Amino acid sequence: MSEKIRELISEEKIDARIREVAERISRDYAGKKLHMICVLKGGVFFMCELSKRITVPVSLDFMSVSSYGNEMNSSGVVKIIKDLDEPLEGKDVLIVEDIIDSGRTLGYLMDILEKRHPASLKLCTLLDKPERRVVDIQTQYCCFEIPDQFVVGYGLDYAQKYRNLPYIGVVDFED
Ligand SMILES: O=P(O)(O)OC[C@H]1O[C@H](OP(=O)(O)OP(=O)(O)O)[C@H](O)[C@@H]1O
Ligand code: HPA
Ligand SMILES: [Mg+2]
Repeated sequence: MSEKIRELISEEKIDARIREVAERISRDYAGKKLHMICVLKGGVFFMCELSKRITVPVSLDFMSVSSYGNEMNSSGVVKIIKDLDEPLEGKDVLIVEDIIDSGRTLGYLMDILEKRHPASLKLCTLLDKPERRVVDIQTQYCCFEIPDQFVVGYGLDYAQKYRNLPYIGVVDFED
């Protein structure tokens, strides 16, 4: 089986929307410092573009978790592959994700991170697929809601491919 990628959200639309969300975040955190946590690997492109457009002082940290492996459905078991370098205590923390699908990854992550006593803990996602939700997740900042389709690009992969596409595309499978 081979696959074709069909554009769903263009690079220009993503760029414009990230600017809007970054402006909102900059207003909401005015007078504060923001500690941004990127959920690797998928969140890395979004983290870079978003953080460049935020105007309050920012620090960055990275955490790597995996639940999908090379599959199209979450295994339900979330594994920490790399933990944060810095403690969260007293910090205003913003988690940056590429997509919320079942919600299992963030459900697990938010539980762990809340126990580290940040001053505040919020979530910013590039994409949200609400139809697929299994675990309830409160999102403060979301760029795009999408239908129940498997997407790639802008950090998102299918079997580790297509992360570097500058747009979001839907995977169509062909024989
Ligand atoms: O809401 P969920 O159903 O849990 O799915 C969302 C998560 O799945 C993907 O990560 P993945 O585990 O594939 O690792 P990756 O970011 O390294 O691709 C994606 O980047 C999210 O982190
Ligand atoms: O639609 C998706 N695409 C890529 N990775 C994902 N992880 C959860 N949902 C997706
Ligand atoms: Mg991920």
